[in-house]
Amino acid sequence: MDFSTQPVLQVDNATIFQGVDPVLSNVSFSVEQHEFVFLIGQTGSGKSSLLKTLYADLALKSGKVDIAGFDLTKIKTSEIPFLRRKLGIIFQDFQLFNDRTVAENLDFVMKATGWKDKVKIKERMAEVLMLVGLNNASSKMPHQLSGGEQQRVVIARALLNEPSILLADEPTGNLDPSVADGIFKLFQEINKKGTAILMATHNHELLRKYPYRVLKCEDGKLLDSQTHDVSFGSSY
Ligand SMILES: Nc1ncnc2c1ncn2[C@@H]1O[C@H](COP(=O)(O)OP(=O)(O)OP(=O)(O)O)[C@@H](O)[C@H]1O
Repeated sequence: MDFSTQPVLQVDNATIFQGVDPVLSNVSFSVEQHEFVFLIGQTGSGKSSLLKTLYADLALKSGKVDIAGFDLTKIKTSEIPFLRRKLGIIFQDFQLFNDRTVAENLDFVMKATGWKDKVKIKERMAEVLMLVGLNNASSKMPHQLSGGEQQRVVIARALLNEPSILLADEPTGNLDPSVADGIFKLFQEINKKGTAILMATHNHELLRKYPYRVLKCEDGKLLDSQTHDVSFGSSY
């Protein structure tokens, strides 16, 4: 079997819950390895809840999800760290340790995810910082970096373990438009190198400018621009 043709994410008839309340029902879609997909919808429509279910922060109680080779209906709590190693997870808030340098922030994640060889750690760190355009930032503290640079460090951190898919929840939400544009372009470069991207956004400008596939949370359902006429001209 050729695994490269398998979707990196396959959701079949899932219900997304917050506690006992269903937020989205009958959710079915898949994402291929090469795809860039926007996730949109009005505030409170379920974007974050869907992403949280995909990285097993919210339990999958109904339906089926296969992501990065993990079946979320069967995943054990002890396996969740291994799942997250195969996902890059990026939020609006940068969530760096502010009392540690960039290198120490990356080193923390690498040690926590099983990296031991000091030379390899150093090499991979340099690689991901180069990828995000921050070659000289390793000894800096987060507060010595701009918001856009901090988000680049977060992206570098998410790339450390070569994830098959990046899940990004409003990654440009806290940034000036021009800085946000640079971050978005970085996501595009990462995607072109073969990492799938599912990005929740409220940014109308991005949707107008880049005609990627759109998934839209609306009235408790998930609409897919591949199969539905998804409007994003008005409020979402
Ligand atoms: N921790 C929580 N506990 C209970 N209900 C929650 C929790 N977080 C979100 N909800 C509810 O789940 C629903 C979906 O919220 P969610 O955060 O997924 O929406 P969203 O589309 O990501 O919104 P936004 O664009 O504002 O980030 C909302 O009704 C919200 O009130």
